[in-house]
Amino acid sequence: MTAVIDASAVRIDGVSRIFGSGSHRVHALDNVSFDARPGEFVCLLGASGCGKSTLLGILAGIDNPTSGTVDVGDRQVGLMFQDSALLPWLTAGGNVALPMKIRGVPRADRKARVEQLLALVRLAGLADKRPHELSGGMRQRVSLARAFAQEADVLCMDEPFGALDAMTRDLLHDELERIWRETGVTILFVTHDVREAVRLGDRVVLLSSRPGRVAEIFDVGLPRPRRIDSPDVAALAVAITDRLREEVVRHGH
Ligand SMILES: Nc1ncnc2c1ncn2[C@@H]1O[C@H](COP(=O)(O)OP(=O)(O)OP(=O)(O)O)[C@@H](O)[C@H]1O
Repeated sequence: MTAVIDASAVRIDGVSRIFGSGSHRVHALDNVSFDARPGEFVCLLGASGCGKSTLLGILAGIDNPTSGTVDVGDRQVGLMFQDSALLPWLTAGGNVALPMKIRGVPRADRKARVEQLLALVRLAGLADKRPHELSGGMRQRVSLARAFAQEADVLCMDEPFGALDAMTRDLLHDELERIWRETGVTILFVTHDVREAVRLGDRVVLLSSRPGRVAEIFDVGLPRPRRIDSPDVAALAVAITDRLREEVVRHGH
């Protein structure tokens, strides 16, 4: 693996992924290239099936590209999913501690860090609650704390707020933006919600469907903090939606 140059935390270069063969062959990604600077918030936007999850899997090292390269240097890559995926038999604190336990962090250090992380997502004092005792939004906050417990330099988030109501999602956007600024982590955030992408991203990478290709990269350039319902966010979201629609029409799905 070649080292990434300092200007990039993540470099994706000509990545293609083909699943299966013969009549079962699926061309999921085709020659996808873009990069993310250290501390950048990049949103990946595209219609269903454009290969967003495949790309995150490759970035996280769960899957390999058929061709092309992904270079994160010696950076740690963490993952967070749409479903909070908390282990129901563990407390909120136990779930947050899990990535640290796996890394071999001593018990006393884990406990202090869990408290810190739960405070970061505004769940201080709730470490002993079990997932079923928490609301959907609170579970997703625990999941967010667990994602940060991975101490990743690059965090890949796969539609993390997709299943939440608009109000909870709005609050979590604020939380995520605050934590992102405080930690300086590089974020790759998958969504199919155009406004969410514009609300959060420094840049929005628009992917076309089957095979997934980079259709266009938008610099958001709006001052932060942003509101999802602000006229600026709405105007850029309309322009990106028009572009996305062109892609969907062009490819027939
Ligand atoms: N392991 C696999 N074997 C075969 N085909 C796969 C596999 N994983 C993904 N695919 C196919 O690759 C394409 C891209 O899938 P992927 O899940 O990456 O898309 P996505 O953009 O994340 O979709 P969604 O927004 O619906 O979650 C789809 O056609 C999917 O069926």
